[in-house]
Amino acid sequence: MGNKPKSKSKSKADRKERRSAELDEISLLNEWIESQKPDSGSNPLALKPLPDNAPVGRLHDGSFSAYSAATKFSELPLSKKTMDALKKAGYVNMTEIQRASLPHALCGRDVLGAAKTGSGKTLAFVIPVVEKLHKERWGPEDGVGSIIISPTRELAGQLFDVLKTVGKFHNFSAGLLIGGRKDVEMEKERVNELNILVCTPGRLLQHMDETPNFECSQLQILVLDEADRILDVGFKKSLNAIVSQLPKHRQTMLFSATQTKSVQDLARLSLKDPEYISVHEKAESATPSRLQQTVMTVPLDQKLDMLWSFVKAHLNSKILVFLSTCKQVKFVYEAFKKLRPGIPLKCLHGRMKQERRINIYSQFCEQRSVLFCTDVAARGLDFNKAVDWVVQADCPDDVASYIHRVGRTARYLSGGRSVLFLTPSEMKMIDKLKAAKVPIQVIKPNMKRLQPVSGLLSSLLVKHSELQELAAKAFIRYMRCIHIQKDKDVFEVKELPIDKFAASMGLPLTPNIRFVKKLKGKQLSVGESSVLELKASIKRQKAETNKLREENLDLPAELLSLNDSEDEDVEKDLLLSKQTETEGIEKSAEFGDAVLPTRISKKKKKLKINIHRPVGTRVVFDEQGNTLPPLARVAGANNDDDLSLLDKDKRDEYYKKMREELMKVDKVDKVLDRQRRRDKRIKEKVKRKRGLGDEEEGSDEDLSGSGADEGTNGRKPKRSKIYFNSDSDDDGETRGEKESAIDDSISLAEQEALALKLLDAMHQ
Ligand SMILES: Nc1ncnc2c1ncn2[C@@H]1O[C@H](COP(=O)(O)OP(=O)(O)OP(=O)(O)O)[C@@H](O)[C@H]1O
Repeated sequence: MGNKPKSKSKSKADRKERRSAELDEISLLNEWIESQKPDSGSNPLALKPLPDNAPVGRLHDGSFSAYSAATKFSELPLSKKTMDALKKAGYVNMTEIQRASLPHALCGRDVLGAAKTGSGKTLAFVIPVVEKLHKERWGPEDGVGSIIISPTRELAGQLFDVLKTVGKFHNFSAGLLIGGRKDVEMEKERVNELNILVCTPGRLLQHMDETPNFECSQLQILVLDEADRILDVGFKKSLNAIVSQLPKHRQTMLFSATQTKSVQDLARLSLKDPEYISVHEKAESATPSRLQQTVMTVPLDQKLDMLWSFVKAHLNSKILVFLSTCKQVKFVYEAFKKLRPGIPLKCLHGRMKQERRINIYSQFCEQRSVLFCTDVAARGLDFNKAVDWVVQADCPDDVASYIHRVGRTARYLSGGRSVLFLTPSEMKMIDKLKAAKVPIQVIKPNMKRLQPVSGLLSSLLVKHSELQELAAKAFIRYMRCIHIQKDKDVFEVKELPIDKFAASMGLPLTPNIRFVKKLKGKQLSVGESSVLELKASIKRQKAETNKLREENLDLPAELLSLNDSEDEDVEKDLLLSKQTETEGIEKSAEFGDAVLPTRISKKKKKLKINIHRPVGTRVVFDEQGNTLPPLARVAGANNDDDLSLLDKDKRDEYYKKMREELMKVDKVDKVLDRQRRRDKRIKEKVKRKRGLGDEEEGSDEDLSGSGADEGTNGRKPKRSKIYFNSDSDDDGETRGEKESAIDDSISLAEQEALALKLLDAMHQ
C-alpha cells in the first residue's frame, strides 16, 4: 500500500525525466538544423558525401555535422523515435530524392519535388511531417497539424501505412479520411482529435463542410502527393475550397513524378520561394532505368486477341493491364474470366465498393495474377511484390499518364517491363513519348502467335445476355472516351474501324452512337465545327470530372519481333508460351493471319486451325475450305439477314430464336454429359474395385491409406471448380455468385459443340 504513492511519484519522475530529455533533444535538433541549413536553391546532391564513420550531430568543437551532405538517414537531424522507426523498417541509405529534398524540408522550406516513379518520394515528405510535429511538441489538444492529400483512396491508404511505419514510436494521432467508407459519422466525432490527416480531397472537404468545429487553423504542414493530378482541372474546385480554409502561414510540399511548375498553380497554394528539386531532370530518361519499355501497333479490332494472347503467354507473371474506362475493365474481366486463361484475374476500378477495392488491391499485392484496371491504379501504388508487366492495352491520355502507369513496375531497385498497344491512328504518341525522354522500343507483333478470341466472345455473348450488355456499354464508353480526348493528334474517332471493333468484342451489331453518326454523316462547315468543338470542350471538362468520379477520386517473343534493334530478351519474353502453359493446345498449331472471326464480316480470309480446339473435335469448313469460328458459322448462314438485324424487333426475334436453340442444344448436351459421366464413374468404380481387391490381398495398411486419400469417392476434384473458386474468391463474390459463375462458364470444347449443334438445328 505504502508503495503506491512511491511508484506514482517514480513514474511521475520518469515522465518528467523523459520530457526533459525530449526537450533537450529538440533543442539540439533545432540548433543543428539552424546551424547547417543548406543554402536556399542549392542541390544537396552536388555536395561531397560525409566520409564513412564521420561523427554525426554535435562535434567536439561544439559545431555540428553537415546534414545537407547526408547519404544515410542516420546523418540527418532526426529524433531518436523517427530514427528507431526507420531502422526497424530497414531504411538505411537514402534515395536521391530523399537526399536532395530532406535537408531543405527539415529546415521548414516549401518544396516542389519531382523524381521518377518508385524512387522513394513518400519518405521524402512523411519524415518532415512527423519531425515537424515532434519538434512542435504537438498533442491531441492541438488539433490538425498536418494534412497529406492523395488523389486516390488506395494511394491514401498506402501513404497512411508509411506514416504509421515512420511514426511508430511517436504519440501523434493520425487518421485516414477517404470516401466510400460507411463510418463517416464516427469519423466526424473523432476527426477533431486527429493530428495528422491522410485524405482524399473530397472527404476532407466533406469534413470541412459538415463536421461541427472541424478546423485546421493551426495547420503546420500541407502535402500534396501526385501534386500535378491534384492541381488538375478535375480537382480544381475542391482544392480551392480546401486551401481557402487553411492558414497561409504553413510549410507546403508538393511531390510527383511529373511535377507542375505552373505559376498559377503555385500561387493558388501560396508557396513561399519553394525549392525546386528535380533530381532526374538531367537524366537520360524520364522513367526508371531498369524498366524495359516496348510499344506495338495493334489494330483496334485485334486488341482483345492480342491481350488474350499476352495473358495466355504469361501465366506465371504478375500483370497490370490498363484500360481506359470502368466499363471496359468490367467487360474484359468478365469475358476473359469465362474463358479461363489459367491465371487468376482481378479487376479494379472506381465504381467498385471501397471494401472490395481494398481487398483486390491487397490480394494483387500478394499473388501472381492479372489485374485489369483503370487509371485509378496508375499513380503512386507500390504493389508489395514486384509487378512483372504493365500492359497499356488502351493508349494513356498523355505522356504523364503513361509515365505513371509504367511506374507501377521497376520500383526502387527492381526491374520491370511494359508494353503499350497503339492503334495505327495513335502512333503519334510514340513521338510524344520520345520527346519526353521515354526510351521506348517499337516492336512488331508476331501474328503467328496470335490467339484470336473474338469468335469465342461472340458465343459467350449469345449465351450470356448480361455480357452482351456489358460489351455494348464498354464499346460506347470507349468511343466516347476517344471522342472527348483533348489530343486530337492521337485520338480521333473517325480513324477507328468502328464496326470491326464492335465485332471483335463479340457484338452482333455496332451499337448506335449519336456523335459518331454525326461525325460520319456530314462534312462540317466551319461554324458548325467550332460549335461542336465548344461542345466537345465542355464535354471534356465534364468528362474529366466524371473520370475522377469514376476512379473514385472523391469529388462529392514470339509474338513480337523487334523493329529497329533486336532485343532478344524482350522478344522472348513477350508472349513466349511455355510448354506447360499450352497444355491441351496443339503445339504446332497456327492460327489465322489476323482474321477476325466476326459474325457480320463477309470477308473470307484464311483461318487455319483453331488452337483452342481440343484434339479430336469436329471442324467445319466453309466452301473455300476455311474453318469458321462457332458463331461466325451461324452468322454466315444468316448473312442475308444481317441488315434486317438492324431492325430492333427482328433482332430481338433473332436473339430469342438463337437462345431457344441454344437452350435446346444445352439440354441435349446435359443429358449426353450426364450419361458420359455416369459411364466414366462406373468404369472408375470397377477399376477401383479391382485395384482394391489387389491391395486387400497385399496389405491392410495400404488399404487404410488409400481409403483416406480417397475421401472424395476417389474422384478427382473438378478442374473448373478449383479455378473458379480461386477467381471468385478474388472478387469477393458471394457463394451463390460463385456457383453461378461455375455454371455459367463454358469450355471451348463445349462452345464448339454447341455451335455445331446449333448450326445443324438451324439448317433443319
Ligand atoms: N531509402 C530507402 N531505402 C529502401 N527502400 C526505399 C527507400 N525509400 C523508399 N523505398 C522503397 O521504394 C519503394 C518506392 O517508394 P515510393 O512509393 O515512395 O516511390 P514514389 O517515388 O513515391 O513512387 P510514385 O511516383 O510511383 O508514387 C517503396 O517500396 C519503398 O518502401
